[in-house]
Amino acid sequence: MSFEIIVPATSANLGPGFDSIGIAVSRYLKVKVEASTASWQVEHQLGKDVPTDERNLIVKTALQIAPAIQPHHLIVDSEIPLARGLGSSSSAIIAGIELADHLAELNLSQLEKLQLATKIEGHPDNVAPAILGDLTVSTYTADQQVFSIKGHFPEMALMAFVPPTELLTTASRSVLPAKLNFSTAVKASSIGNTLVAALFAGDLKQAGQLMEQDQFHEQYRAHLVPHLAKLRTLGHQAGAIATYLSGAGPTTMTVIDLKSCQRFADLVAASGLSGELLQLKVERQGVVIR
Ligand SMILES: Nc1ncnc2c1ncn2[C@@H]1O[C@H](COP(=O)(O)OP(=O)(O)OP(=O)(O)O)[C@@H](O)[C@H]1O
Ligand SMILES: N[C@@H](CCO)C(=O)O
Repeated sequence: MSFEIIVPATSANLGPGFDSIGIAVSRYLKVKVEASTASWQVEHQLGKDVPTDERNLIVKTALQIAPAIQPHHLIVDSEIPLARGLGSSSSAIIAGIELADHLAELNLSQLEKLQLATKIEGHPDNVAPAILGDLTVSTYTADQQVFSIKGHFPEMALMAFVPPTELLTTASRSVLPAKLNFSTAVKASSIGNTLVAALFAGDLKQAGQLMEQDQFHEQYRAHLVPHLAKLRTLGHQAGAIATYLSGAGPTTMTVIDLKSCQRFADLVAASGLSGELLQLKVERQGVVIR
């Protein structure tokens, strides 16, 4: 009996919410699970570097959780660009967990799925909104407990600027400092804490100002994503509330009123920056099986 798994893309960090805050957005990974086969067959248009057999991240994840499941023919349709900071690998991991859960009839709870996904990914800021939907604020404690709170992100347009070049999460994390001094850590976390409070209070103005005051990662990654500063300036010119580095990049995300999207798009087009501008919105629900 075939079924389909639909997982939203996600945008993580929102500036100072590094490895903690994330939102689900309106692009999707869809996995149609067709007939059982002698060996795993993964049909996709993601390019030659993404495997079509049991090495594919979706299947690898499923077999990690339920090694005895029968191989199937999977038809993957993804509109989430790879290695661009929109949670493509997280979406694949979650699709794998759902595949294992369904085929092995594990009846995993949402928290069990979140624990499994976070353990595989290493941080909850993409997998939590992909599972729960909307805005999530999460932490992954030293004893590998995941805590995640779902909130309502304000009704705004999200303009994702997607450069043509990949930036692997591993490469983007390799330039981050191993430690921060105490006073910097206190300042950086207070900005993140206040951002969360502003988001939950619906105070868009202060939330936007705080999204642009990250002290954990953006400054260290600036040389990898030189377009971030330019897009932030263009966002201000168009009346956006904030522009931040989406996940590990290179995509940037501009939070803006729907009525100002065209103005922003015109400024980006005139800037000569090369990349695709996607107009997205928050996806209020997480992964769906149908
Ligand atoms: N839909 C997918 N199906 C199978 N494998 C995937 C998929 N998306 C990502 N991957 C695997 O994850 C690798 C990229 O992981 P990485 O975290 O660097 O990028 P990403 O997850 O696409 O970007 P980000 O997490 O920053 O949004 C790809 O090279 C591929 O092996
Ligand atoms: N918080 C992670 C997100 C990765 O998608 C990072 O910035 O490296």
